[in-house]
Amino acid sequence: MTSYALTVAQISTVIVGLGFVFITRVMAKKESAHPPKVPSLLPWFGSAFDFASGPSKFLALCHAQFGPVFKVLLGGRNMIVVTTAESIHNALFTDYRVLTNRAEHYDHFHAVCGDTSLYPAIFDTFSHKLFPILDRRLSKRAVDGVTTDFAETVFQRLKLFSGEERVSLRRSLTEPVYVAVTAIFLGSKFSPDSYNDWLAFWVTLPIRLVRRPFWSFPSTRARGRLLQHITTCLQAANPDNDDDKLAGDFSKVIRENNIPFEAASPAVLAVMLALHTNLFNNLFWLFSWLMADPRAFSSVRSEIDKGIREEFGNLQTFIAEASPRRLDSPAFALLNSAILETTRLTTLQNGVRLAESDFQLKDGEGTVPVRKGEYILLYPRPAQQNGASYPDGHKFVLERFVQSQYQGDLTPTSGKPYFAFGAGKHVCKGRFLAMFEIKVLTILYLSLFDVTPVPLEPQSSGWEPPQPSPQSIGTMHPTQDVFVKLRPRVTL
Ligand code: HEM
Repeated sequence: MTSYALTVAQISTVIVGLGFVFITRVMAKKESAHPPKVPSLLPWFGSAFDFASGPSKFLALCHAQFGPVFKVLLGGRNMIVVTTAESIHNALFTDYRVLTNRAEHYDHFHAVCGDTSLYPAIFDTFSHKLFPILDRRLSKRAVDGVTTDFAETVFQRLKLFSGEERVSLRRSLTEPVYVAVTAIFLGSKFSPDSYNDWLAFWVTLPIRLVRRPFWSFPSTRARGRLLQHITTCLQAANPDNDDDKLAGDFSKVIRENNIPFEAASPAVLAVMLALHTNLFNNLFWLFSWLMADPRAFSSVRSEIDKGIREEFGNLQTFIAEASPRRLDSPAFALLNSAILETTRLTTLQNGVRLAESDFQLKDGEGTVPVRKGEYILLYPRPAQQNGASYPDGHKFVLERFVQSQYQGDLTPTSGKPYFAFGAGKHVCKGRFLAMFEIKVLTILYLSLFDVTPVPLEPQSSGWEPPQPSPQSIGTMHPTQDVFVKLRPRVTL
């Protein structure tokens, strides 16, 4: 009897035990099934090598295989990749104390200077004291106040390329803008000669960001000279001097917080990355796609010629009076659409957030469980090219963002999946400045020159833009430069 009772007890225990294992397994499976996890054999590294060798290709493959939300291990970080408009929007508007962008800024800082020991103090000063200055000075209302000499400087630099048989498209687009806009940030001591160092440093950025260990020695030396130059500019900047504009404000905050200028300069270089990187890539692709489509090219140029005539009278007045407010006009609606369309297509990934506590991220009817310590990678490319929102979503369609009634340069994107400038608390601080920079450069370039691409090899059919680099991160980088012939249209 006792042995019979024991057997029943033992069997019951085994059944309960098996039931428990079964339930916990099912629950664990349920938990890990959403979001699905990208398998990898390597502990800690996970898929880091695949990601580093081609971030966009890797994410596109995972998206096709695992769907709109998936989890991937990248060098010790558990990343939840979100791709739908709703999940990206909800992540961007989640309380910034729950989802912080601290890790992203850290990555940029690390890409600029490997030594991150001073990072926490610098991060707090930059994000709580310097970014609010950018918010204020570059807001839609105030940005006119920092751009007074911008068009004149761009014009003077562009003139230097006139009549050349074979000009680098990248240099002719970005050098004038680099000089004009960096002067706003670094003030009266800024030297235009720093462009070559900037370029040498900038081309290594994608591999620095994915922490590939070997980058070229010239780029490291260029970075050293840039940091030295930034330090000199900040030390000399005077908030009471009109020419020092933002540099004066920056310098004052850095002094007040007892940060040595040498220690602050890498963080300022990181802000310069935000200032130039996406802008330069967008300028390059805007011109490449316009040159590949002669109809689009001549429509934009006709609008520019007419806009200058009707809004400013002539090019000289445009150069003297162009301001963000005046260029946000229906007279340049097609150019505005071309810029928005370019930013829509060039966006790859735009932002990483770190979860400071467990929470549920809403996505459609369901939610994505996010644990403290996990990261969210925002990958809006699939949503920004989705045919349901954007017919022919992979193509450059010049008129896509022309509205029947013009309501302001960024409004045509509202209500559509469009995150090219981010959103929420960390929305791009330079978005109004960026729109103005691209407009001024394009208006002047197309007013001053007839532009003809010079093919590297004789081609039988029409001209094709280069391929985007597989290493691109953030926005599409080109694999190679393009060369153009610039014939003056007006007497310079
Ligand atoms: C076409 C040009 C540009 C594009 C496409 C672009 C895009 C973006 C995006 C997507 C973000 C948000 C990243 C995130 O959510 O983590 C961002 C942030 C930022 N952008 Fe831009 N940007 C451009 C130009 C500029 C310019 C001209 C400035 C000049 C100051 C600038 C300054 C910043 C800063 C400081 C942030 C960080 C904001 C924060 O963390 O709170 N950007 N940008």
